[in-house]
Amino acid sequence: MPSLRILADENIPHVHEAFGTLGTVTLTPGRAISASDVQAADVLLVRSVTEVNASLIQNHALQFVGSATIGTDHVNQAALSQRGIPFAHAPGSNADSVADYVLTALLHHATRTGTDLPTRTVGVVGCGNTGRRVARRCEALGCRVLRNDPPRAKNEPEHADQFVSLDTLLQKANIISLHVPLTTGGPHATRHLLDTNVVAAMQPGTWLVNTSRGAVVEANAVRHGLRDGPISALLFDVWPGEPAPAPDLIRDAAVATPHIAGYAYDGKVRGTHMLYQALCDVLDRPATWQPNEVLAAHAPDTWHLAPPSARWPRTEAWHALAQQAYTIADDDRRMRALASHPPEERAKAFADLRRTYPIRREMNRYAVAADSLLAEWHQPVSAGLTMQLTVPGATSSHMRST
Ligand SMILES: NC(=O)c1ccc[n+]([C@@H]2O[C@H](COP(=O)([O-])OP(=O)(O)OC[C@H]3O[C@@H](n4cnc5c(N)ncnc54)[C@H](O)[C@@H]3O)[C@@H](O)[C@H]2O)c1
Ligand SMILES: O=C(O)[C@H](O)[C@H](O)COP(=O)(O)O
Repeated sequence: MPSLRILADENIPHVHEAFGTLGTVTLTPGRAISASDVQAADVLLVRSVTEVNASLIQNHALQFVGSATIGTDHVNQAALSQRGIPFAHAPGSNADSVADYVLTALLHHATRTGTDLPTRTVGVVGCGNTGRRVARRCEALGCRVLRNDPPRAKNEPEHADQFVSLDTLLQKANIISLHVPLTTGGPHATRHLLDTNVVAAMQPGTWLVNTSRGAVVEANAVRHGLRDGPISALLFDVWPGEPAPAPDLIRDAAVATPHIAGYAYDGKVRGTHMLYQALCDVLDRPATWQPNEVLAAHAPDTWHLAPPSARWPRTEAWHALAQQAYTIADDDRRMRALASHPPEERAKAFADLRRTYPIRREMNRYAVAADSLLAEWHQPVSAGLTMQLTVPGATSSHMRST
């Protein structure tokens, strides 16, 4: 079999190790991939910043397109199927990473504002791979959770009573977390789902969390909702106008990060592996590359975190624990610096923050030494933050305090 010419976004981790046995891998910045680059490729591997449309894929040799992402709004799948080009993406790959992010962002903001998180009602809009994890974790921490997902409510009548309408969610929730795909057509289109009317129907003091796509919210609606309306905090990882988000939104957000909610190393590597397996299936070749080695190289399987004092209020204690695994304040600080840049520099700085993102591990990689923990911590820590508890006395010599 002739060697494949594989063109890949330079930000797909371990692409050489995974795909090198299948062909010659060329790396390139995702935003710069052009039709003439694709002309010289048999396989195209992208991330969310490459618009895969009919003009990009004019090349008749193209045998496979893969996106190492959950979202697919950057890919014209109809154009690919018209041309008979197989497409794969990575559903669920970084869903745990996003759920870790949302819980950490909520605990961070709750701690800063002196809010006891379990007193809040969380409305989860979109309950697929990511939203359902966020919902379960918030429930485990003691929050009341309302789920909204009209496509699932319709397609899964046996579960319809688990879901509420968007109107009901808006009437009852005081935290809203968005987990929908960006779609522009059909009965459940999500582009500008949060427009002026929806924002006006929110409860006073609502925290709005967006880790889905920037265009799911209408920028002016949330801007006015924050200044003169019911929104009291924006916790934004994705932004209208990426890669150059508006400086006022960055400054006014309570948590601001550069589209990295899904960037835990485990999730990114899982994305590479899922594309590799999909290409091997298309080529009918055995999949020989396993990510275990690269995952092990970057950290011991489980890190042990010191528990904070059990006398602390619960939200602060959970926050102290969560931020030992993921210090969201560091991402927030780096992102905030972008607000003073002119648009072109801001876009470059945004891309650079993403390209050089430090290694972060999913929370399920961490264990909490239980020696001094109260029993009541067990459920929230293990189910809410997905950290394991270790047996008393068994781990104290491995304790790692960060
Ligand atoms: N910030 C990040 O780093 C990051 C990481 C991963 C995913 N994402 C984004 O999050 C999105 C969701 O991810 P996922 O893994 O949960 O996807 P998913 O496909 O598993 O779930 C999406 C859910 O949204 C529901 N939905 C669709 N339209 C809706 C509507 N109008 N109202 C309510 N629900 C609706 C679907 O029925 C589905 O259950 C992705 O499409 C992607 O754009 C962002
Ligand atoms: O859809 C996804 O999986 C995420 O939004 C993904 O983490 C985006 O990262 P990017 O592809 O832009 O590097």
